[in-house]
Amino acid sequence: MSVRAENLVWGVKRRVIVDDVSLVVEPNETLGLIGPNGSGKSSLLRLLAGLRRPARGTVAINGKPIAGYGGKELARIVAFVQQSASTDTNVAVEDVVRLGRTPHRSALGAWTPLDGDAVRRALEQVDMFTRRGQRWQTLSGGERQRAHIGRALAQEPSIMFLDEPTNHLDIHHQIEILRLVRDLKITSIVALHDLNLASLFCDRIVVLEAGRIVASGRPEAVLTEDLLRDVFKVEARVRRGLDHGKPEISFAVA
Ligand SMILES: Nc1ncnc2c1ncn2[C@@H]1O[C@H](COP(=O)(O)OP(=O)(O)OP(=O)(O)O)[C@@H](O)[C@H]1O
Repeated sequence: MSVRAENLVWGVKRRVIVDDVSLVVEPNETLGLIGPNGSGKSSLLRLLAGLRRPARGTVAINGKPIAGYGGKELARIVAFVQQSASTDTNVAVEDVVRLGRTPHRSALGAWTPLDGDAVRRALEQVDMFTRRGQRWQTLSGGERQRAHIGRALAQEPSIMFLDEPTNHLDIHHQIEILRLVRDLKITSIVALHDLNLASLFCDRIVVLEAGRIVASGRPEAVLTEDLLRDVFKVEARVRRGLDHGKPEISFAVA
C-alpha cells in the first residue's frame, strides 16, 4: 500500500514542528527517515500513521484520505513500533505479541489457528520464540524492543511505521531486524539514527531538519559529505562499500 502526504503542518502552540512536508512512499518500499535530534521524525511518523491530526495538509493511504478510515480498519492496515514503548509489566512475551492480533478479531471472536500461526511466526521473526513464556519485567532492553516489533509483525500490517527500532539492539539484531523490515512485502517507514544502517537497508531516504525535508532520494544521492556537514554537523568520508556498493560513512574525529 502507498502512503502520500501533502503539505503536512503540525506544531504546538506557536512552534511549527512539522513544516510543510510532502512525500510519497510506494507499495513495498522501505523509506528511511533521518535527521538530527528534534528535527521532527517521530512527529512526522505519528502524523503519517494517523495517530495525530495535522493542523494543515493531508495523508492518504492507498489513495484514500486517512480520515476516511475507521479506527479498526486502520489498525488492520497500519502497525506502529514506538520508541521505547511501555507495556503492562505483569505479562509474558507471548501475551504482548498476541495483542497484535486484536484488530483482526471481533469482540467475542475466538482465537483461531490463523492467529496462533501469526503469533508464532512473529516470535520467530524477532528471535523471541524460545523466550515466549518469559515475564516482561525480566527481559533485557533489546528483548523488549524485539517483542514490541513482534507485536507489530503479528498484526500482519500492510504498512509499518518504526521509530528507532534498533534502539537497544546488539549489532546482530540491528541487522536482522532491518533486513526483515526491508524484505517483508509491506511498506515501511523507519526513523533511524544510524546512517550506515539507513544506507544499507532503505530504498530511499528522507532527511528532516527543523521539521522540513531538506533532501530525499536513494541513499547514494542523499548521503553525501556536504549533507552530513550541513545537516548533521559532522565531518565524514563517504565511500562506496566494497561488499554492497552502498554509501559507507566513516566519521573524521580528531
Ligand atoms: N507534544 C509536544 N509538545 C511540545 N513539543 C513537542 C511535542 N512533540 C514534539 N515536540 C518537540 O518537537 C521537536 C521534534 O520532536 P520529535 O520527537 O518529532 O523529533 P525527532 O526527530 O524524532 O527527535 P529524536 O531524534 O531526538 O528522537 C522536538 O524539539 C520536541 O521537543
